[in-house]
Amino acid sequence: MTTDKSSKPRLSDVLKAAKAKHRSSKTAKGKKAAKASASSSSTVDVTPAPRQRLKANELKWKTVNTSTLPGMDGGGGMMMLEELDDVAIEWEDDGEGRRTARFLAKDTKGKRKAEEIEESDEEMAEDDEAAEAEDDEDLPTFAGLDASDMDDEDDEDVVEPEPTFDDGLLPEWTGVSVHSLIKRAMVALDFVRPTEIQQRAVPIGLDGRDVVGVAETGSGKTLAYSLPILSHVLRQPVPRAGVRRPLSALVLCPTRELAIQVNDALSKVVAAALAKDEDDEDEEGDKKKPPRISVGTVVGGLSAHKQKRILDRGCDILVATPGRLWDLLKTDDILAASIRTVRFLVIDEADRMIETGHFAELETIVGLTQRNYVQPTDDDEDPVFAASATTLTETSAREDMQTFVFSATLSKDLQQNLKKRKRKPSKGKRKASALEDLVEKLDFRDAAPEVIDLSPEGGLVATLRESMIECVQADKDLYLYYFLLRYPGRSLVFTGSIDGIRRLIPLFEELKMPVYPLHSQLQQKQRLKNLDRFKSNPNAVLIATDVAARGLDIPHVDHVIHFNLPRTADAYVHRSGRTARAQNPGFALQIVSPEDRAVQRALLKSLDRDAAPGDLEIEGGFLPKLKERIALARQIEKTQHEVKKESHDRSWLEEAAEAMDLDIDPSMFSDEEHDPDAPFTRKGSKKQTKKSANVPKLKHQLAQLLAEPLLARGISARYPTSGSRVIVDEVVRSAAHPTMLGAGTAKAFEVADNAKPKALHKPKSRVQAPRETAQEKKDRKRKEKGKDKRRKFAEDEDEDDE
Ligand SMILES: Nc1ncnc2c1ncn2[C@@H]1O[C@H](COP(=O)(O)OP(=O)(O)OP(=O)(O)O)[C@@H](O)[C@H]1O
Repeated sequence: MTTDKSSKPRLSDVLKAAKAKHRSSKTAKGKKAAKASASSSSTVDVTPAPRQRLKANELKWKTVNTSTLPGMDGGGGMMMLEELDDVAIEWEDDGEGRRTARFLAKDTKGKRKAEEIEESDEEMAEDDEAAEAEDDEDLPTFAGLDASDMDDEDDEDVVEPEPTFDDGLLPEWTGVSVHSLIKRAMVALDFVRPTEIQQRAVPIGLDGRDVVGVAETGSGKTLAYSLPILSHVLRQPVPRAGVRRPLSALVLCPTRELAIQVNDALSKVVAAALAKDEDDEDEEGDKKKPPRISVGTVVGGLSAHKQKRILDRGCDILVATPGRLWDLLKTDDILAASIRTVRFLVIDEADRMIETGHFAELETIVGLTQRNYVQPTDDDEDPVFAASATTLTETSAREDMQTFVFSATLSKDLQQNLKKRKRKPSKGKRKASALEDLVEKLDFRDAAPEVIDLSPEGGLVATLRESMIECVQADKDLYLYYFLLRYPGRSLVFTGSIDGIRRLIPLFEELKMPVYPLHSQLQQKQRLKNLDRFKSNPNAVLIATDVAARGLDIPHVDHVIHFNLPRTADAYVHRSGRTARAQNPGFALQIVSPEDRAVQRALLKSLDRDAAPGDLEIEGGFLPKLKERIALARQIEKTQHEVKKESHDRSWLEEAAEAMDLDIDPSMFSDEEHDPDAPFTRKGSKKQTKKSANVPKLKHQLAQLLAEPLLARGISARYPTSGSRVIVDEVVRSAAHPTMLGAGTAKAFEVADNAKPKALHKPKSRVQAPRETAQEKKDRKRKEKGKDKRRKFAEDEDEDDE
């Protein structure tokens, strides 16, 4: 389909000029541009002469990318959209209100200025994305890519020779044909020994095979799939400057945090691989070259505009969450085509991806990589879709595409099916799970993808220790507080709901604990900030939903606490896997109330275990004081909440009344003169003031309680050298517990070693009624006969009455 170019409005230039005007009030750059645009009152041109007139149909119109994928209305209903560069516009007034546009050639100076404006327009567009509340600094890095890197246009495609590498530096990687620059990075990052999954999966990946890798949490799966990809990219010709790179790999992750983490892990290896030695020559010359490898990330919650720009420049490896990638695909056929021709497709934490509610997006994205791209039949007859279909069907998916699926938990059934390439359950068998559905949609090029299953017994890592605290539901806060004080360290607390987090955070803040929330309803910027705070404080406590359960690689998480048990064994494995990573010791605690027992039993059963973790020893002497603190903190929280809620409700009522021009009935407010049970408290009324005034008093009391030392039984704070336990030596040696005097300083995982696993509580079997004797049976029958007769008689009487 063609467009009539002579009648085309010069949209981009008009917009540029209009935006420049708007911007003039905002930015310094804008002032310059506005000056240019204000130089003639009858023109919106951004540059002055030369003014050589041009014919519209001789101009270099450029097609604007909009998606033509079925079901995506990326062009907003337009069939085609084109734009112009390097052309100015002049409007000629005919004096009767009609205006004619003229195209004028620009000089290079004008081009430079226009580019300046374009750049500034982009900045403005980013400002406009304030809804996403993101700063550029918060964006994931685009490994080494700089605008100046893209300026040279005269380089040729060349395959750089692989530098030699002394295998003696990395004996355990000998024989693995990863690129020598990657080996260099492994030395620099101190990854001198491959983990088991890396040992098994990397050579197969380098061999061009498909891999399904299942290995325990924290076992280095990210590098297991990344090293073959990075080696492949490094062995490709160095991309020419100014040319959009073909996308080599697409890595799909279930959560934003995980995608950013994978991006960081890859960027770290790339940076170490390409770091210049001191004796490397031509540093100046190298600076101007495009980056050797570029990694891009697209995730929800961060500036879509900037992410789009990264994609427009092109990158080698794209790490994405399905939701945001889908959004970008809607407006970009080139991106869709590059995904179609991708060399590597990675599904990280495959099973979780199914649960995140992005299954449809994931399915469509995965569908693009299939050899036979299938157009939905409904759209076949639509001329627009018929035309658009060519974009994708003309691009062939690669026959040598490799698919990597990695997770710490992948059902044995599914693995078996993959091995046999029998991915559909045969007829009459149970319904396929969503994951099986997805795997079926993965168009493995390999006749038999290599399934590497290194998952440990019971799904849990060997260096993990577990314990349990059994208590009533109402005491869970108390025991959590006890544990966090008793075992200082970086602790990750999992709750079952966002509401649970919203309740716990203010409570523990009152108790002056360094707690941070993490859940899906927080802004992405806040999520990343809280993660950073958690990473940087060795005693921080992150209270999270399962959004933090998968893949997050936070160094040195000492404890994972299941404040609420998860519903599935996989979730338990992934949550617990945030500690005890990379062979480090770790500890997981279950806080179990009687209401949780059934869930615990089911969980342990799915994990193939017949015993629950042993009880964590509790030093009861500390509990009364902690209980007092918790009670006071709750009271403060409750009062503050009430005051806040009342003032919120009152302002809502007042605003609504004002909007409707109504007077509020005084009986709606409770104070001394009116109904004390009225729904609202009058602002400034004694009742309200009393409530608010109470808060500082309660806070003062709590501060005093928090300042009091916590003493184990038998310890005297006043006379540390006497009492039934003497702790003065510990204090002098600085070996005493930091907050609980008299408590030991052993770590939780050391203490857990001594606890004996507990046999599972069996549900109480129903008391069986003793079997009736023959005589009893006879008597029962006789009684029932008599009852029947009496009922019959009564019914007959009722009928007569009617
Ligand atoms: N060969 C290695 N030697 C030492 N450390 C390594 C090696 N490979 C990876 N690591 C480190 O191990 C940690 C865990 O790696 P990674 O996050 O890839 O684990 P994972 O198996 O993907 O875990 P999960 O299943 O929880 O996502 C990372 O900090 C990583 O830097």
